[in-house]
Amino acid sequence: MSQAAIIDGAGFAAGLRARVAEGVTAFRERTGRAPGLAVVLVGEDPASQVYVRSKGKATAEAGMVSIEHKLPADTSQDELLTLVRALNADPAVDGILVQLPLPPQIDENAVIATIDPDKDVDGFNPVNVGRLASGLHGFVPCTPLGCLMLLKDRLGDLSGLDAVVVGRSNIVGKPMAQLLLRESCTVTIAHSRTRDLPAVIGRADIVVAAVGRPRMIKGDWLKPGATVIDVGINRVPADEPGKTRLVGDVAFDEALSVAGAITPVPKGVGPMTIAVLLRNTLVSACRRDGVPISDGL
Ligand SMILES: Nc1nc(=O)c2c([nH]1)NC[C@@H]1CN(c3ccc(C(=O)N[C@@H](CCC(=O)O)C(=O)O)cc3)C=[N+]21
Repeated sequence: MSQAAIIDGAGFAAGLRARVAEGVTAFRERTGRAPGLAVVLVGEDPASQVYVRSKGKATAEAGMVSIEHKLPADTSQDELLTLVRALNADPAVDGILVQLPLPPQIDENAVIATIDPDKDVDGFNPVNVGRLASGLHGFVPCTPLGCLMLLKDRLGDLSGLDAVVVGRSNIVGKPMAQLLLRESCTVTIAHSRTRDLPAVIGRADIVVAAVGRPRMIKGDWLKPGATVIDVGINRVPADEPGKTRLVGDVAFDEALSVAGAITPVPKGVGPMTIAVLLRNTLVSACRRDGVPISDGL
């Protein structure tokens, strides 16, 4: 029986981070300053704290300045908007990331809309959403851009391939579909109301799974040889009582004997998200200071 190649997202991310670090060195020599990333965390959600800590560490390792703002869970929308406006105006800040989700008293859309589109390294501001849809330069959300990098590394030219994106979120599904369309794929967005999901997935050369349901996509739904990108990060009970582990949206063990290649969870898409965030921050700093952006980013 054939065995899928396992796509080394963590390894690719390490390479991208090394290229970003080189780009940061060149940027510092040219401008005398380091790119700055501001990360705003509201509240004490333990998972969010883990992500923010790993982002801060990765930012420093790339030679950039990490500016962390931790606000209490009862922060008002006005207070958060005031901070975002101050970061917009701060010349040392090239990228702004407000960790999502936000507490219920805060309107996420209002916060995202307030971030300067030219510092919006998450690519969530509607101006950047529109730029992506219109084929203009802007910031592309980190997770889908990371998925696209892995796909192009694996497959080269994606033109004409059938791609199915499972999930229609603003953060992953919709921008992923735009990126695949930009690469001239034939794109289908499937979601919870899709009829006969196995049949839709069975036509796809590329499957991007971003539904947030553990092991929902079964191995025998896949077209033999398909390339599978699993964006899901789901915590489930482990075999050992009382312990948990991370699994994706795809039944990985089943998919191994059908797919041509598949990303694992963990060490697949997740590390790419952080590496692309650093990449977007360097790109932002270069654009703001009129420094050319090097190849390989
Ligand atoms: N404004 C905003 N932008 C984000 O980009 C954003 C956010 N809010 N809120 C939370 C999510 C989540 N996220 C992850 C990044 C890296 C891993 C990652 O590296 N995961 C490791 C495993 C980590 C573990 O073991 O828990 C992996 O997949 O190998 C996961 C999740 C970014 N997010």
